[in-house]
Amino acid sequence: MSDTAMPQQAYDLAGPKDYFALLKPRVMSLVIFTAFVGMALAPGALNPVLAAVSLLAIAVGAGASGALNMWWDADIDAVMARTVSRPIPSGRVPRSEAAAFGGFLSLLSVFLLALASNYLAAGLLAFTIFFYVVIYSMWLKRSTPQNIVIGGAAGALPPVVGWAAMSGTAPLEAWVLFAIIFLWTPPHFWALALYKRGDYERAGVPMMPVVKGEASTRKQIFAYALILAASGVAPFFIDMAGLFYLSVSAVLGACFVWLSWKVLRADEGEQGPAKKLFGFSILYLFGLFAALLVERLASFYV
Ligand code: HEM
Ligand SMILES: CC(C)=CCC/C(C)=C/CC/C(C)=C/COP(=O)(O)OP(=O)(O)O
Repeated sequence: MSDTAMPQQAYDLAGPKDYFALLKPRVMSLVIFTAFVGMALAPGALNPVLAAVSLLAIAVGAGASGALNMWWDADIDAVMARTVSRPIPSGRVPRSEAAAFGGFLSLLSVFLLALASNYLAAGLLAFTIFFYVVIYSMWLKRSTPQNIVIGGAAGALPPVVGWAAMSGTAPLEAWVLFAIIFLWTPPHFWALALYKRGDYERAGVPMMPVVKGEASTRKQIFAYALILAASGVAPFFIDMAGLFYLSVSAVLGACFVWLSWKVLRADEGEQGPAKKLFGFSILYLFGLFAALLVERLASFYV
């Protein structure tokens, strides 16, 4: 998208809060938490200061990718009610500055991670940023209703990055965490897309409910919920987690399937069940990763 496509603005009101908003702090806080859990579960002992710097680098990289996404998607954000007051469409930050800010922080985060941990982690971080910005934002988002299924790989990689930062490896266990987030992303996002469908229609973004309709989206949400609930308990069966995790993940998985069932059974246009599922999806992912973390911390004391 070119700068000329955006309305001319008087860019004199930008403050630190606007640059912070470019980092998508609310979404990225959970992303950073999953990376932290990946670090906590990995074997190996990285110096605590280097571990803290590594987590900071991942956080900066995640935020930077959000800024680059907002730079590229400024035209879409300007027509969606949910995003119209973001720093670029509201005219507080020029697009070129958001690009420079996101680009600079991306490079900084990858170099910082290479210095603090290892090249595998830095390479994975660079790939994650590339995947979200180039593969998802610049390509898939505007071209296919499978955009967030494939693009979801970017959001699923942070625990693998964290694991690699701590241990220099990316074994099966790290990829199980990846798989859980990967399978979680479609029901997480499509629940929201069901009640924000008008936004995406106006913006011409081919999200699933826009292209295939509500009924098909609801069925797909339910199918993903079943596979997600099954994969959510997988860490127990590969000896990565214990009975506490098994209980938490089984309960959370059952709730996820129940709420997705309500979405499936909802009437055309009924938004309540989808709103509940979207809210719960965040609690689900947080709860699952928190349970893994609690078990890991408890293992130091028991
Ligand atoms: C391609 C993948 C994803 C897509 C398309 C997506 C999409 C969205 C959208 C559109 C929102 C609403 C944001 C807003 O209100 O402005 C949202 C909220 C949220 N997402 Fe995702 N998401 C994805 C992956 C993730 C991942 C991987 C995580 C964390 C691990 C995550 C965590 C959250 C959280 C915590 C919120 C709530 C933010 C708030 O309360 O403002 N999302 N997501
Ligand atoms: C370490 C690292 C680089 C992490 C990145 C993780 C990542 C890719 C998270 C994606 C989450 C997200 C904000 C998706 C929004 O999709 P959207 O851009 O279509 O949503 P929008 O309409 O709110 O902009």
